[in-house]
Amino acid sequence: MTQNNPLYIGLDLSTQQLKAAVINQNLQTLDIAKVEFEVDLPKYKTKKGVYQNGKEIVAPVAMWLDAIDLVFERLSQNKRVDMSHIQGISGACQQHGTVFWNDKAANLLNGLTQSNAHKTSLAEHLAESLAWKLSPNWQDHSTEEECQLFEATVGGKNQLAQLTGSKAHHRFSGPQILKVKRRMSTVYEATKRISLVSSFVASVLAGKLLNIERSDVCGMNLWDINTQGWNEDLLALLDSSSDKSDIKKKLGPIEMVNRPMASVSKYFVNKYGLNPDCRILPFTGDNSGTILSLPLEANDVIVSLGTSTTALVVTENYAPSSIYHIFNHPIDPKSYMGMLCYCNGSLAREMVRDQVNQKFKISDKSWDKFNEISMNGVPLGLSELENGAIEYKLGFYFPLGEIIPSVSPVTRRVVINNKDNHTSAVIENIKDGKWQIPTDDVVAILESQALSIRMRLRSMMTTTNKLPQRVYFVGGASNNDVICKIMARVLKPNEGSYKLDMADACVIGAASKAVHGCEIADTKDSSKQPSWNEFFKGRWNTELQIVEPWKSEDEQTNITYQSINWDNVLEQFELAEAQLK
Ligand SMILES: Nc1ncnc2c1ncn2[C@@H]1O[C@H](COP(=O)(O)OP(=O)(O)O)[C@@H](O)[C@H]1O
Ligand SMILES: O=C(CO)[C@@H](O)[C@H](O)COP(=O)(O)O
Repeated sequence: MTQNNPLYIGLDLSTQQLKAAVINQNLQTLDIAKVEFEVDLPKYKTKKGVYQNGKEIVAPVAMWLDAIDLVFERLSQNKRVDMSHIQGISGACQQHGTVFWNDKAANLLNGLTQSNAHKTSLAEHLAESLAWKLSPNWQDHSTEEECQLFEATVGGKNQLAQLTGSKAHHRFSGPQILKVKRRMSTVYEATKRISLVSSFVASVLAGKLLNIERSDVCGMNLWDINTQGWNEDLLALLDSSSDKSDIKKKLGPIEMVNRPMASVSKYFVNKYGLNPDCRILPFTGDNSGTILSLPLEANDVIVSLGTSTTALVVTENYAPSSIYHIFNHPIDPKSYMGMLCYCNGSLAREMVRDQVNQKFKISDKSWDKFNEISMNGVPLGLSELENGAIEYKLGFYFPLGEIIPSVSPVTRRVVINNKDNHTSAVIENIKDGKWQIPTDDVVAILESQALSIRMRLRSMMTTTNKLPQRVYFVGGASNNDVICKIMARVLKPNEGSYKLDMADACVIGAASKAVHGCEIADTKDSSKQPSWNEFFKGRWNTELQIVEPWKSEDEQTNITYQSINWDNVLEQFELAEAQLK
């Protein structure tokens, strides 16, 4: 397809919302539309996009279908772009979640390619296509038994990490699928095909079942990254037959190249004015999409402050460990994505914000008071006692069970009393008086989230001081300069922390993936096809596209931060964290 003004869509279906961005070939954003599940689709009665029942956390699949309709309706009603110029669509979706299709799914999806399909909604049309109306969410913690089976099968967590890039995690698709097989056998028996959230959205757009993609498959604990194939021993947990044909059919083949997989279905052509030649490219995970939003160098770190907090690096070195994740890079076959993922990110910060607002009788959800307290707060709540000892505060705020460290819901406040900065500190649980709740929690939550990242990033950095070269903040909470600033002071105390001058990195990464995939397909001479790094040349201007708004630091705070013995603080942080259950 040739177009004078080719445009591309990126979609980001994350925990709390679906976003769509339209960009041009130069990666300039022309329009963004959003659907917030709790607000825009109240009939599903989700809280922050999910249903929670103890350790089980799920989302309704029909809500996502309604969100897809609504986001396209909003884009087409905005009239900021000509929808018929859209040449390619890719996406990046919350990771690990699975959609269980039944034997009617292929036909019902195919029905979307009929010219009259648009007369109904996606949710109505596909209502009978699901073996289970819910999808496990990445915040779920209910698969402890299944995780143990996964690790035992290959000889332990380190072995599983060596093979699949991660130790067993509650949220990973393999343990979640095994849970469905063991505890919901009727659903499993009715399941013909299993999509990840990413391949589910791609399939709906194409009107046919599309494959899981090379990076998102690494969030399943089933894919052997060394051989780039399914691990037969792990598949055997799901299918005891000698050829594992049932589970292999359910999972389908894996899409290893970023190239068009199908054309958009007639449903979107007739209803929203898309061009029938518009191509659907492989959809990836939201973190994998985020690393596609800018050119990254070794030791650059993206800190994504979405519902989850993640720290992301790109490396050519496959050095798996049970303390972090390694995924295939979504485009570059020579690279990998390293990741830390925290469950208690934005929602834990919102909890502290709400407690602060309640104390100060502020009825709305404003961040103003939280920000004011952060700005006036003393780093680490440091104070010098009369006997020369130094006291400082560390807090752990996990209203949901945490991934790193793997603990049940807990809030813990500790004061470190550190004579002469010596490591033999006394760690006390907080008693009344030393800790002002909730005001002292404000700096403590931001610093402790950043300390945990700094501590764990060390094993992924190759710089001599084990600090990142640059830190880029992205995701919802990166709109808040104060949050970025406090976290930046811990992660990169001198300089070199930035935020992207773009609304939503993940959705832009997804849209950029669409541009790249279409260009590769349209460049017949393979020697002229741009590698992922070459792709950014001429389309990315660091001076313009990243900003460092927190540079003008108050001098006194700066001095305090730089004089902190961080190794000592990290040591105490690690000790305090190890005491969490
Ligand atoms: N100005 C702000 N200050 C602090 N947090 C914010 C601000 N704006 C958005 N957020 C946080 O961003 C989160 C949503 O992040 P986002 O990346 O959009 O979500 P998702 O993970 O669903 O993609 C919200 O839960 C909210 O707490
Ligand atoms: O579980 C992970 C990554 O392993 C999460 O990062 C999810 O992918 C959800 O992301 P957001 O909704 O926070 O973007």
